Amino acid sequence: MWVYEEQIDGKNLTEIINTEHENVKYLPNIKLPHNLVAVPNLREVVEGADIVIFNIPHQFLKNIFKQLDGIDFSKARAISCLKGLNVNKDGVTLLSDYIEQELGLHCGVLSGANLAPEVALEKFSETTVAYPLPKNYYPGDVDEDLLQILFQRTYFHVRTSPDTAGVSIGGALKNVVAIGAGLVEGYGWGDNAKAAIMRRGLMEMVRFGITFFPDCRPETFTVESSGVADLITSCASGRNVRVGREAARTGKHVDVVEKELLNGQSAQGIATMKEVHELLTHRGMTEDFPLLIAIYDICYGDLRIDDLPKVLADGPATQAGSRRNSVGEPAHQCNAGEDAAKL
Ligand SMILES: NC(=O)C1=CN([C@@H]2O[C@H](COP(=O)(O)OP(=O)(O)OC[C@H]3O[C@@H](n4cnc5c(N)ncnc54)[C@H](O)[C@@H]3O)[C@@H](O)[C@H]2O)C=CC1
Ligand SMILES: O=C(CO)COP(=O)(O)O
Repeated sequence: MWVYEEQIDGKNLTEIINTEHENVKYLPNIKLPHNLVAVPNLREVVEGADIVIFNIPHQFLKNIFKQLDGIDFSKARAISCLKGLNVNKDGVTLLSDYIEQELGLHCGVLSGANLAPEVALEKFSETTVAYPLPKNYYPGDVDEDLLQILFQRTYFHVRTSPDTAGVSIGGALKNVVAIGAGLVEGYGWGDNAKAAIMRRGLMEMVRFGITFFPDCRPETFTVESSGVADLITSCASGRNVRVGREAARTGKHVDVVEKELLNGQSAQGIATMKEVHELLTHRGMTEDFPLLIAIYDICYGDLRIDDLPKVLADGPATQAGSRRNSVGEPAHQCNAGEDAAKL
């Protein structure tokens, strides 16, 4: 396993992991299996691998691509456990597609209600894997059945889904919604307010999916662990909700709270809210996503938390959204709850 090298009390983190079998910085107090070897050289780990599993905050991906430049990945396959999106002014791509485009490495996704400290302690979790077959599929190649076997444990149950976009967007946007849930909690409102944020957040997650990804299935957000289950667990006790809560409680900026609270870990919702804000602003679609925009405006603009009820009352309240074509014209109305009920 590649580990980004850092010095902890004058020692290399990889050395500590390999001798003490513990990642003392990022997963303290959890004993790691002895056959897990931490290697600081990325190319050494990845070259010749059959399956590459990506698990780093998405802001580091570009630098990873540079380090992997020139490796022939035509026979390798990958799974991305990253929760984020690749957004630029031209649009949005899934991180699994971004990995494939940049490295020529065919990539699926794994995402679910999977708080790392609980998974590490082998407490029961479910997850969702979406793995489209590659164009150059060959008999005996990796497929979703093999991936299910690879990741499945008695305490970690893997469901498969054909909806790579829905699985990916659930994981990315729930981080932003969780910051919103933390903001209202830290402000002193109760579980009713938090549930309202989660409901509106779920609607906007579905709306985002079907707006930007034609194949995205609304039911993925309500049926899969990568959808509503991850939203619930993240809004209960993830890092994003903690950052939002602390920012509202202390009045500190989310960037400051992230540094002070997380000891080098990140709240991915911070990066994602900025990226999504940029995309929606550029596309003139901010009014379609009032909650996602309001969370950004509270963190980076001058919107106040107690403005939220008014902002949300003015926005679209119940419909998950409309499927739009590339010029933003609605093509098909859809309601996440109704679609899920048809299953
Ligand atoms: N921690 C969790 O409970 C879960 C995290 N995820 C997702 O997995 C991805 C990774 O999250 P975490 O492991 O929690 O990371 P994290 O947010 O705890 O960040 C720390 C990780 O970043 C690495 N890192 C630090 N500086 C780096 C650099 N300059 N270049 C490359 N790597 C660097 C560290 O070695 C460490 O592995 C994210 O997309 C996250 O949303 C998904 C499910 C659960
Ligand atoms: O993705 C996660 C749980 O499924 C982790 O959430 P946080 O990044 O908010 O801790």
